[in-house]
Amino acid sequence: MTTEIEIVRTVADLRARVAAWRALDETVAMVPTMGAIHEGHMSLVRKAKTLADRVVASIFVNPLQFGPSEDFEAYPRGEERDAELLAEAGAELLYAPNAREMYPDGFATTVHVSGLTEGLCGASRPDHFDGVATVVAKLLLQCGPDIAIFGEKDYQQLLIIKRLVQDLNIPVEIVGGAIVRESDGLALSSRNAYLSDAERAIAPLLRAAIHQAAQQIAGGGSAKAALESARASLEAAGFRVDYLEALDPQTLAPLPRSFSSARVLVAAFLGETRLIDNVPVPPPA
Ligand SMILES: Nc1ncnc2c1ncn2[C@@H]1O[C@H](COP(=O)(O)OP(=O)(O)OP(=O)(O)O)[C@@H](O)[C@H]1O
Ligand SMILES: CC(C)(CO)[C@@H](O)C(=O)[O-]
Ligand code: BAL
Repeated sequence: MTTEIEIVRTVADLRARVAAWRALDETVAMVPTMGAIHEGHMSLVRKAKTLADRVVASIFVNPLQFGPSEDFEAYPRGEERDAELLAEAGAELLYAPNAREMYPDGFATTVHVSGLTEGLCGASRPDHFDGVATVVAKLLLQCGPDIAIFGEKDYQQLLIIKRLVQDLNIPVEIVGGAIVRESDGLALSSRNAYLSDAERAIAPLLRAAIHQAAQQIAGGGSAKAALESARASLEAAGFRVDYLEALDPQTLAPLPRSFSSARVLVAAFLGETRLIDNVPVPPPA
């Protein structure tokens, strides 16, 4: 049985639907995505449904956040199936604007969050987070939700968006959603579809390596040694490591000599496919 979801494509229609809910005193949560919906996105919608009366999901493959040699054209698209999965998870409305609706002729504004955007994915994907911050600011202002949910899989993105709404006084609560993984530990990602069978067999090592590093750091081992060993095992398996770091989980600053919490974050290529993942360093037992 297919569940119904309404699709709107313009800011005016989106605002009209949200205003109708508001008139009934209903709360609204938003789950922005780029489509190719999987269980990770669906978990965010399910979480949104526990936090608000109505859930708006959006699908927009945002050209501004892709570099010139990245996979904007190849990025998987399939709205009909996506809409069914979002409805199944509990979303009532799908906002799927086209690029002209989002960026009409003459569009000239860029939102730049400094600091948090500089390292990790920001260092290897120049302009990526300007594209993310610009589109997320627009999506939140277009929809006006009470809550918006983003996955911890894109951990740096989540922190940047929290900073963005605080700095711009956008009246929305940003909530993180836990990473959903395959049974072998690989974080679900639309880009997993690019992996060959041989690469897919190696891919779970990404999470295994950072999990082991996090355990070693939690056990009092040196972060430097733990990361070196994780990097060596990833490279031996055929990954090309982009970054592999243990950082402060709020500021993404380097860890001081003594710290109470940390996050291990990694990006690595398998062939042409760039995978990211992260895990918390568990508190000492
Ligand atoms: N495995 C996952 N668990 C939880 N949230 C996820 C997961 N994968 C993606 N998300 C979240 O879903 C939202 C939309 O992400 P996006 O559409 O880019 O999906 P994706 O699968 O991460 O794709 P990509 O391959 O581009 O990273 C983001 O907030 C992202 O953090
Ligand atoms: C937040 C987002 C939908 C903005 O395009 C995208 O970066 C994503 O899917 O994580
Ligand atoms: N999930 C983040 C979107 C991107 O990689 O462009």
